[in-house]
Amino acid sequence: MELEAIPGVGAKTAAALSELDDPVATVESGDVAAIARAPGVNEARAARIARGAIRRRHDDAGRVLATDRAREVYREAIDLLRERTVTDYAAKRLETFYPSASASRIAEAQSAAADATTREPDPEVRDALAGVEPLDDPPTVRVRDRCLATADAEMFARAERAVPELSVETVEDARDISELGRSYATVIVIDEAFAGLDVDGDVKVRPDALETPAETVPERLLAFFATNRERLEAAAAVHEAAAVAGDPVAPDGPAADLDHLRDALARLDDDGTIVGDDELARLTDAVDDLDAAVSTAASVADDRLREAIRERDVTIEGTDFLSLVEQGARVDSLLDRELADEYDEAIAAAREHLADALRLEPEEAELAEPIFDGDPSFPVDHDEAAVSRLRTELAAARDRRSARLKADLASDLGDLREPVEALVRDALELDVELAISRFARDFDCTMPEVVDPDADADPGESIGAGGDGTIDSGFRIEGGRSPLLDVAFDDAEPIDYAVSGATLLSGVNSGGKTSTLDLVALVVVLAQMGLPVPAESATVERFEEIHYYAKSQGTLDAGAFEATLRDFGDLVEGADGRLVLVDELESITEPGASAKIIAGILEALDDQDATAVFVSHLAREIRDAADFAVAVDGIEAAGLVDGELRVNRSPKKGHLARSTPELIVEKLADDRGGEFYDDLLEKF
Ligand SMILES: Nc1ncnc2c1ncn2[C@@H]1O[C@H](COP(=O)(O)OP(=O)(O)OP(=O)(O)O)[C@@H](O)[C@H]1O
Repeated sequence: MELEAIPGVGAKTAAALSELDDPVATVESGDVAAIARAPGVNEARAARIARGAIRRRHDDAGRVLATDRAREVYREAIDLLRERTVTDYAAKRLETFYPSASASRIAEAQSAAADATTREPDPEVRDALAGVEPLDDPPTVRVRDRCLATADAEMFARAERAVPELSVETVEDARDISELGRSYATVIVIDEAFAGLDVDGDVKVRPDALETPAETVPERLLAFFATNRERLEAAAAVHEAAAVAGDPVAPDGPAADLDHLRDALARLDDDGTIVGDDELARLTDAVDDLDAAVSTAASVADDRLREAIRERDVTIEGTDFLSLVEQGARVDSLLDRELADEYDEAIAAAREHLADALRLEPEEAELAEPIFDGDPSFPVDHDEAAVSRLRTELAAARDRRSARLKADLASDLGDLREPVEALVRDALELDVELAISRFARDFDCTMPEVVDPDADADPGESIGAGGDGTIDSGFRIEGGRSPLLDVAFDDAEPIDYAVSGATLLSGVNSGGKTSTLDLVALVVVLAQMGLPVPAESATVERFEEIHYYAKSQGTLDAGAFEATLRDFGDLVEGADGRLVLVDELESITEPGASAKIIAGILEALDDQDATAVFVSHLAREIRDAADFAVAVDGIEAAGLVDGELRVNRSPKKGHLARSTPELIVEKLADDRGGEFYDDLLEKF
């Protein structure tokens, strides 16, 4: 597949994505974190790309959300889900759920969501999730003590790409290689042709070096794990907390052995160096402390000698004395002759101090001996060249040890490299699942049935309309409660509503007509996203498009009115498979004209087998203006109690609800009586 075949992926994004290991598979996997590892692709964009790939896989080019208000309802649904995530990743990843008209996409999302809702949200897991983030690729570490060498131009280019951490050097022959050996501690020759090469120094011929980066540049893996330490520890904690809560993240346990991971991380410092190895620490300290230890060792010897000299009576022969006086001769010869044993002891003490202070091994101590080995002197002298030789030796041992430990740890971590990707991905996906589960629990959701509009072959799949028989289009919601209401969810009254075909929804002021449209839109949008809906049960047609028009703010001028009318003209063209929700369209123009226009639109929609709910206060007028039997539902007030409307929020099928003014006139007629009110009431 061409990356550019994915909706929304242009040449530039395709180029960025092609930097991924397996671009097509990654994009198709829908793994937002993995896609976001492409340069310049953030998680929000990655979510859009993943959504594009999903659309392509399901051959789902349609746009279900056809109006601003429909898109707004989708955003509100996504926000309700996003509020229930812990990680940024999950918040973005939820955007891969979109209302689809594809049966296979809806089924796929429903199956994922159904699994998700079996998750038990657990506070410990929630806390642990706070530290989880997608794994990061650390910047390339430059390693300067090692190089790759090749005589082949093609290999050179490949090596530079595969191992950007190391310099790649061109060589022609063994002499060049040996030359390199002087500038680099280790030279790795990658040409087969040099097999059997014998040059001094740490020179290896490794034709497989580019394929075994863990050995060639263990620093890469170490830097990766060091950079991601906190994320990995957090992911491990999530897996553990979930297991303790009895709801493991993955059925077969964590993708990586957590003890193994922790043990490996404990051996790694934040800068990618090795910690916790006594021998490496000893060698590192020995190199660092060498100068200081030599100087204290010399003081130890000096103290000893000073003590010895102080306690000794020295008899000096006249000739010696004379030569001392005449030539300003040093006392070294005297020291040698008179205090030879004491001097030897002082030197031994110095050597012992040095070996102790630096914790030298016997062979290193032997190497240290020449440091205090010169002609007797006071104060005791040391040999700087011998110090330098010891330093070189200790530093080489330190580097060898560190390289070996790095290679060991890298090979250990190499086994964990892929599993930790899955470990973190599973933890992040758990956050997505938990958000869906919380949403479903917080709003008492059920998984809706989304039926094929052409499913009349299977009567079991048809949507029953309020007990008036069965239909095979529209929607049916039972016990629906909208989380979008301006009242607390606990106070939302459940609504039953089913519509097939084009219907007017009448009702008292503030009866809940707009809220009913919102509920219908939300349920249908969620259902087509493949998610559970806030209702006791719901069955919806798989709509091709959702057109939801919010109440217009006042009368439109001629131009805007014409534009709106044109919109509806387009809307009624091929409206089959559409859900049309319209709130008080009458406010766009004067009531008489509005009633005629709405009647005409309803008629066209009804002819097209669209599903439509038009909220209107002009239901009676529209019905009169229509050339067909318009269905009218009504949100009925049970009456006025203490000046407040008591409303039955579920629309009554086939019922023109009495308006608020009618109710008030009726109340006055009842309360006060009299001709005036009775006549008024007659007029309704
Ligand atoms: N199902 C419900 N449960 C609880 N409260 C509700 C419900 N539906 C509506 N309400 C409350 O009634 C108020 C009015 O609802 P809504 O705006 O939907 O009525 P309306 O019939 O569209 O009003 P109008 O005729 O003025 O346009 C809402 O703000 C909400 O507080």
